[in-house]
Amino acid sequence: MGILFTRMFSSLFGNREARILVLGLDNAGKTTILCNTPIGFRWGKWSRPSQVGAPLSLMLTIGFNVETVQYNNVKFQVWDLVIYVVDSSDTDRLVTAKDEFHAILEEEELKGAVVLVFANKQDLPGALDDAAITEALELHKIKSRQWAIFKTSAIKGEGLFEGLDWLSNTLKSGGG
Ligand SMILES: Nc1nc2c(ncn2[C@@H]2O[C@H](COP(=O)(O)OP(=O)(O)OP(=O)(O)O)[C@@H](O)[C@H]2O)c(=O)[nH]1
Ligand SMILES: [Mg+2]
Repeated sequence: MGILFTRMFSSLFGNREARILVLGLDNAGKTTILCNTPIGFRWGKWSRPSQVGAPLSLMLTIGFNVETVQYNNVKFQVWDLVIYVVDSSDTDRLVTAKDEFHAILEEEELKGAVVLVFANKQDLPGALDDAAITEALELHKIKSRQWAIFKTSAIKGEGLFEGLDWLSNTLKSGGG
């Protein structure tokens, strides 16, 4: 994730800002991903409005250019994008990850959001691949919303750019 990455990223998104919510169970790799991408972000807490105190350590949000971020909190009416991070090696909690994921998508303020799933921790032995995570999360049940899944290793910085590139193209083509 050097300067080249940042430049490529900036040219993809221009100066556009998007409201991104990065969610996932605790330990999924959210912080690591955000630290390894040139997305300017602010930390915040987000609970599903309809179920405050859900078992998620969710977070965050952002603009693509940190300089332009003016928000003092993360309470928005709507979100453009949701990045859902899954620890692909944490097979014991995939059902929980799936249940939370689908509950999140029911939220009114995420209704129009494009969804990007990161099947993270691909470097760990026993990590399930993107096809297996797609099945475990029942991604094919998603209706009338654009989504994609990418294999990532946040620690190695792998797969993150590909996912963000997809997001960029999706936004440009009018999704979200
Ligand atoms: N092997 C491996 N470890 C990872 C990867 N991504 C994150 N980790 C590790 O997993 C642990 C949790 O990562 P975080 O980024 O803190 O996870 P988080 O989703 O922010 O967790 P919470 O803040 O508790 O919700 C840390 O020890 C990371 O170093 C990855 O791709 N591969
Ligand atoms: Mg974190």
